Amino acid sequence: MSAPILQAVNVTKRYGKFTAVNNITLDIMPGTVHSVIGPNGAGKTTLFHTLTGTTPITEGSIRVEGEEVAHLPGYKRVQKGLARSFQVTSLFPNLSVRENLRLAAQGREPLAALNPWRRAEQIHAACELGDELVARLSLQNVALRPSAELSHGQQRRLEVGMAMAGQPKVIFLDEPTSGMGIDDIADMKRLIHSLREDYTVVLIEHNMDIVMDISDRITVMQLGQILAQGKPDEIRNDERVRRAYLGSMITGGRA
Ligand SMILES: Nc1ncnc2c1ncn2[C@@H]1O[C@H](COP(=O)(O)OP(=O)(O)OP(=O)(O)O)[C@@H](O)[C@H]1O
Repeated sequence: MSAPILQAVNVTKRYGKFTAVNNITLDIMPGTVHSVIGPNGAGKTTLFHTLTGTTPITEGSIRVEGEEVAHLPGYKRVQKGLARSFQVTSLFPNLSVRENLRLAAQGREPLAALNPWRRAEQIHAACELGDELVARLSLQNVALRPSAELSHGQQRRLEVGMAMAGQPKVIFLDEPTSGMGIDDIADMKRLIHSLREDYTVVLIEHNMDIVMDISDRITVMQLGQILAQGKPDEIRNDERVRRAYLGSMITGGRA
């Protein structure tokens, strides 16, 4: 069995006297979609912030491939292979889809960009990767359009592509389908499911159909703690989880 790519060990995050994340221990395995679910205020986003380095932890340890990163700020964790998909606001609205992706791919090696001898080669590689991603995101029809002109669903796929362009090991997605219509949700679901061929995905998602269909493993949080962990079927049939969600949300009428 392979080793975890990302580990949280006894991670606690306090805001003053309030404990938002309470002694969480979690293994994220490579090549999986690992979802974090739980009622509002359970601590999911705070856990994401602590893993990606947006927020320092109060106690505990965070390891990427066994290496301690808890003391590193967010940008240094990006260099270790952790990438967060940012919101629509992080897109360059006047640049085309293709240019957005090429720029994100170039940002992968900022120092190499300063080396005049490497520049042409590097730009060529970034262009190739950008074009590959346009196809993978199913954005060929709008590749030359400014990103501001895309639909909401297309923009959200492009955000995921911007994270992919950095060729990270782990991609964090925080509610990637929020505000989407049914067709866009289906496209995003396919995209996330396909990501695990090349990356590891950590996903916060409120849409239980998506979570149950594409997750390899699910962590359920409640009141800052882990309530249950397991495969989708195990979570769906877990009595504690049913109670936490008042029965209906997890089962989605299927059980
Ligand atoms: N900067 C902060 N200062 C104080 N309390 C905070 C801060 N950030 C989050 N919290 C509190 O921590 C708790 C967990 O919040 P968090 O946003 O992590 O939950 P969540 O599970 O992501 O919820 P949702 O599904 O509604 O987004 C909440 O009670 C929230 O009010």
